[in-house]
Amino acid sequence: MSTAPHEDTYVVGVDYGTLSGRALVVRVGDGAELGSAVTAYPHAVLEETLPSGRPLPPDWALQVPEDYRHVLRTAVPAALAEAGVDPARVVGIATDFTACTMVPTLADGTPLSEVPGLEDRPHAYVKLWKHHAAQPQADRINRLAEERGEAWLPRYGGLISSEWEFAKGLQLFEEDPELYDRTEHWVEAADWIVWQLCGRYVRNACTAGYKGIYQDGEYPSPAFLGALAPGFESFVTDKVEHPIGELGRRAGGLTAEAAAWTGLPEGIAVAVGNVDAHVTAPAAQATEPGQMVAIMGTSTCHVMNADVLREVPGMCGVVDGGIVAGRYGYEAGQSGVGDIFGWFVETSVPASYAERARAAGETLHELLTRLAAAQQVGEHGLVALDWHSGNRSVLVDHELSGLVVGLTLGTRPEDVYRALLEATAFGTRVIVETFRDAGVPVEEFVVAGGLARNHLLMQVYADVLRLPLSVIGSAQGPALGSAIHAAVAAGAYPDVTAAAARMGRVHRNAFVPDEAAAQRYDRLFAEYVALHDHLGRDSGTMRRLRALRREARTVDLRATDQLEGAHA
Ligand SMILES: Nc1ncnc2c1ncn2[C@@H]1O[C@H](COP(=O)(O)OP(=O)(O)O)[C@@H](O)[C@H]1O
Ligand SMILES: O=C(CO)[C@@H](O)[C@@H](O)COP(=O)(O)O
Repeated sequence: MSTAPHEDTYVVGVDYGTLSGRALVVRVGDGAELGSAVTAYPHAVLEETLPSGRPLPPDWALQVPEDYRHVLRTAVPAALAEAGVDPARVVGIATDFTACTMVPTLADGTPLSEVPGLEDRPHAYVKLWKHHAAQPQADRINRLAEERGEAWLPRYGGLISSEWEFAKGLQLFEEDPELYDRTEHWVEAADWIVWQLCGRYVRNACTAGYKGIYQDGEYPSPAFLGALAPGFESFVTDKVEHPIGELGRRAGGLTAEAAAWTGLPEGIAVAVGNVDAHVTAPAAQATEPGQMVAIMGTSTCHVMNADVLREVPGMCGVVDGGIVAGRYGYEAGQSGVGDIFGWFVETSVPASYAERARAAGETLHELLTRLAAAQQVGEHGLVALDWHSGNRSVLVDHELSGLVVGLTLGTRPEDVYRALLEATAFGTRVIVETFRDAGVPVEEFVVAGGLARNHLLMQVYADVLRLPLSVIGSAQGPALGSAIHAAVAAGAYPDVTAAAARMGRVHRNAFVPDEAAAQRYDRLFAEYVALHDHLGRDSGTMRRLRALRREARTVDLRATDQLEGAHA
């Protein structure tokens, strides 16, 4: 008897998140998830010090590239073992990564932090997406681009983020010129890991477009870069420019070394790199215009396809083929979402709550959510701003910070927790309305990511947005999205959309808006918008506070021996 196509062939998707990497073994024929494993990065995120103990300035967030290889050596074999499939039946592997996460490398891909003698140099390390110390550079890029009327600026909603490739690159150039000179490639981690797997450096179309200011086949000109900083004019030609690979294409074959790390067969397809957010849209079968996918975890990314090219103020970007080939892919985002809830739980909840949660067998998030869910809309008397990690869309300003208004001596932790959940929904509504007003309407809101498990949060979003909420049918959306790309790269499907139709899944209309709650939220949202515009656009208070903090915590970034020399 003949078997259905791909019944006994498999692919591996690996999702590189902020704190861990997750490998998933998936059946090519129907997307069944057969085994998975997660490896936490041993160094997590370096925010206070380097591994040597050397202190870092405020707003830095670095990573250690060896942690990414460690995921290949541990999570992939563990996922294969759990799946119980014969590794010889695996035909491809694909990865997705946080972005914009940047690795400075030598010509052969060796990260500078692995070059002997550079271990103690902060700028030698990977700059994680949430490294927010390049805001002064981003401000200058934005001012100059506007003055010169650079054609690419509207494709980024009028503002380039401090998180993206050029702001981070300029920071490296200005703060550690010696390391800038030694950097031969300024590589997205999404592409670096593919380079580790197949031995070839291919720059993926997604990060090049959204994070690398690559539009219509061109980067910002040498004249622009030179006007930004003398000496920076050759940044693109020297360090950034590289052949681009379309999403879902094969970047190369798995090397013998990577085959030994992972336990997978040498030579299988390795897909072009991709971003954790964008790769998730096909996994949720949401690649049609009007379907906005929100990948809600530590942060939220919003991605949506459209057939029209529009300028959406404050979006992260619009890229032709940025999500799937043949459509304009739009991206917006909120830099802090689950991170804000996590911060609150870790820093602002009394021990008595931790005891209650323990007694009830709940996490603190679950306890606070249960208590908050018992309230009427508006009962806590609070409204908050969700900018604890800055504002990515639509203000594009990482000097902004969080705020809770309405606190009294009667305010309880569950009240503030609920206000923070709501604030992130209001932040999303600002994004959705900005898209609508720019001629790119959102008709369905599709949630993927870890926060979908919080049903109060999901209902708040449905009510605040007045939109039906669909939820991806996989707990590992990005890894499934990568598996879909692996299947396409291996030739099992003609394109990503065809693979998604067989391998993706979604629960449509899992949460629907409640009109009475929506009306109450309209009133709270009006207060949110008033604060948003005053503190985000008009008042300089938050920026001045940030400047004071920087002044008080200045750290010298030069090499320790130079510092010692200077102090001697
Ligand atoms: N029940 C919950 N409700 C709301 N937030 C939660 C809950 N449990 C964990 N979190 C937050 O969710 C975030 C983790 O989301 P997740 O999607 O698992 O991670 P990542 O974004 O790294 O992939 C953390 O920031 C954590 O504070
Ligand atoms: O910015 C992007 C994608 O463009 C994300 O990689 C970044 O926000 C990190 O996402 P996570 O919160 O780790 O899922």
